[in-house]
Amino acid sequence: KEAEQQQKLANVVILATGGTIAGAGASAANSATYQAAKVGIDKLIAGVPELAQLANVRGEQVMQIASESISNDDLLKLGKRVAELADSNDVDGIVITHGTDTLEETAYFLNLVEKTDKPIVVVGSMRPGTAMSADGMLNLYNAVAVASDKQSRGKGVLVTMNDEIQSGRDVSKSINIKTEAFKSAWGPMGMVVEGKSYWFRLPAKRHTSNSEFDIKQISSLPAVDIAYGYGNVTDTAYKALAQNGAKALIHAGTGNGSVSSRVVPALQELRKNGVQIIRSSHVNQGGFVLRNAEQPDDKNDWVVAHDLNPQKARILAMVAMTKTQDSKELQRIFWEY
Ligand SMILES: NC(=O)C[C@H](N)C(=O)O
Repeated sequence: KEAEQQQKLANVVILATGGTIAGAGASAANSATYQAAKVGIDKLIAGVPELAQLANVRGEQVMQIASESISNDDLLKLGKRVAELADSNDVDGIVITHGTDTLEETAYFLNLVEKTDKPIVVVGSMRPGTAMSADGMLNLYNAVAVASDKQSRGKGVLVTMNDEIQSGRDVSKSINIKTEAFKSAWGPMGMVVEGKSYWFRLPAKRHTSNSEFDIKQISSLPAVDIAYGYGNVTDTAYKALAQNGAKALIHAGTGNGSVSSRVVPALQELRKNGVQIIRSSHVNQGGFVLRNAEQPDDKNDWVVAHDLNPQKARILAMVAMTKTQDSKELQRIFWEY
């Protein structure tokens, strides 16, 4: 009977990378003061025995770090392992436990480069497991529920936090002190309640199986850096980043990706020297940069990131530049993904 039950359940692999969901604090009152990336995946799984009712779950520790320290090499390593698992016949879904600080970047990266329809769900927590009202257990339970659900197939990389199912492309950490931390300007795709998913919308942008990018063909990512726009800004950071080897600069601009008159000449010069200039907006949860508004992008040969925030624009620029150095192609990619 037990074997029959196991056969019916989906096979879900949990890839653990660290973060607060694997964190531990000194006391139950420590919801914000703790060390991330302390608890191993086997212990995390053992802490939620209810997972066994949702799926045949096994875990793998891919790395054990706080997500603010994730490097491009880590992204590639994780992406390649996800692809191997997605290719194997005995895996139906993949969950990635991750720190929340760069969770949105990893989720978007995987959304661009994994050629599969199998559910890939990235999940974290805002409080360590040792804290009162820790959110990791339920977030993980929800992630496994969504990863084992056939309805989740073909919807791109998903994020389950605070009972919501979010698109890995759109979602962003919007507050760092509440469990209701992950928001998308365009709303969640669904809800997960008591292990069951309820869907409301689909992503309109290209992703996973329908993407032109494939992790198996990517062995390194080009240097792309971000510089911030603010009152009284100078061009120092932009020039320094380019001098240090950046192939593209993401301008984390004010408003509609606007650029200070003190910075414009440096960016025009850098573009002439081959550096791609990508205008994004640091407006929280609603940056929306339009081409040739605020700046003459056609004349400057710059690219706009549209609704992608600076950190997501960096991910897309890196992935796109593994294939093209042409600014028009880059702009096409920024509209499509
Ligand atoms: N809530 C978290 O996971 C934050 C932590 N600094 C991390 O990203 O690893």
